[in-house]
Amino acid sequence: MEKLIIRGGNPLRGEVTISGAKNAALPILMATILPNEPVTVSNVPALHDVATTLELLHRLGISHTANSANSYTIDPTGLHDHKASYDLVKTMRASVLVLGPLLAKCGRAEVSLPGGCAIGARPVNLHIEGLRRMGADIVVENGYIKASVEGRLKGAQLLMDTVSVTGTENLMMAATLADGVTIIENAAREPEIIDLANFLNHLGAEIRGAGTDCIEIRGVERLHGGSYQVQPDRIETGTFLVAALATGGEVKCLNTAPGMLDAVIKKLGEAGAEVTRGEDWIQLKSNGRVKPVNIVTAPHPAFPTDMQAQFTALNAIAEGTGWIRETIFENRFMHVPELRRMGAEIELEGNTAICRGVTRLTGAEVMCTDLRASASLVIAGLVAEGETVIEQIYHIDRGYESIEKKLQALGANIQRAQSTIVPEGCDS
Ligand SMILES: CC(=O)N[C@H]1[C@@H](OP(=O)(O)OP(=O)(O)OC[C@H]2O[C@@H](n3ccc(=O)[nH]c3=O)[C@H](O)[C@@H]2O)O[C@H](CO)[C@@H](O)[C@@H]1O
Ligand SMILES: C=C(OP(=O)(O)O)C(=O)O
Repeated sequence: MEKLIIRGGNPLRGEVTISGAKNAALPILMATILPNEPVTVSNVPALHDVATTLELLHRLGISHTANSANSYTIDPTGLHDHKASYDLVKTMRASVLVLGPLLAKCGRAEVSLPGGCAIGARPVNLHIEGLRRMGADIVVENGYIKASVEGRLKGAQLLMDTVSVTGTENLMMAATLADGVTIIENAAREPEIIDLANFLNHLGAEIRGAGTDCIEIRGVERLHGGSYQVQPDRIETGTFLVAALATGGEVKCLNTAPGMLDAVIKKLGEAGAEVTRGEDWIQLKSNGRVKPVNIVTAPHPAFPTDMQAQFTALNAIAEGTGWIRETIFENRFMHVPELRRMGAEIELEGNTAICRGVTRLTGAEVMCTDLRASASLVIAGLVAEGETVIEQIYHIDRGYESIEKKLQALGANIQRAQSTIVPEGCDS
């Protein structure tokens, strides 16, 4: 086990290169089950979740060659198994994304139920319902989703009760090889859906409307190989911008995509930041004390739940009172008690965190509970007086590539060290 040790107080200054997006890379890697030829995927972030995905594919018979730390050639021709077992699925919820591709390609899939996690129950009923409507026979028994279909899945009209990102992705991947046309209504509009659709279309799929709430997929009989570059990580970008503002610094994020961050950039402006942007970069300059912001999380293009914890840390040091309402996950305020240990004044009223900004946070020993909660603790540690020790950082390594190295290059005093604390096994 490892921990991060931060001595706060240094304003972040300089340039940081943004990695490929975790939430785009994972579905794209899962989608390599679908083609009949090898595929090269680049700009893949070096993350724990990526290693888990490659291991999961390997166990199905799908081999990979690393061309570099961020590029893989994946060969699906050896696919011989259809089971994703609990020991891997429990460590990464996105594992459920094997369900649609495996069923479409092999006619069978057996995937462990991911179970609940720190931020909420996170059911997968919409994934199952959609596949059933496409003709799959699905039972849930002994903790596994067991799905099969006679011949090909059938195109269907699918209306999602709730907007679900991985639900939309699973159904879109399954529909790619289905017989006929599938329409997904009330589809998620996140940029990662567009990246997955672009990837599949590059391999010969016929998907239209990704990025809108209605996606049409005309099933094809086979997909071929190709090369594809994963889009930049909008949440990593947003996290560095918040860290720059919180520390009173000036940071330019390179290799990113400003158009995916409109809601976040708007809130950074309200918090007093001066933000400028080009085609593939965003620069943030702080303008004195942070102003409090009010935020409601909601599906894209509204404010992303994956940036909620980072803005909670920002409100903690703002000049005045701000509130944040979390509408996507029922338990995504696990960072609040930890931030309070550092001197933050935050009250929870139902799904709303009301924060009275303080003039200083103080270093403390704190514990990561999930991925973005961890990011908020890093931001708080960068601001706090004295030393902050952040434990259970395997959560942060799921989603941030070389976080301490990138922060060190911006002037932060942050070190990774060995810890004696035993992990509390939960995925996010
Ligand atoms: C790997 C990945 O891309 N993860 C992202 C994805 O997670 P994920 O795809 O798991 O999140 P969803 O969009 O599915 O969840 C949205 C809401 O729908 C509910 N729901 C979802 C599916 C279902 O079958 N039934 C149901 O009720 C969930 O409990 C939640 O309340 O989108 C989330 C919301 O933007 C992000 O926080 C995650 O970072
Ligand atoms: C919640 C997240 O990821 P996951 O869905 O993989 O748990 C996240 O990226 O913030």
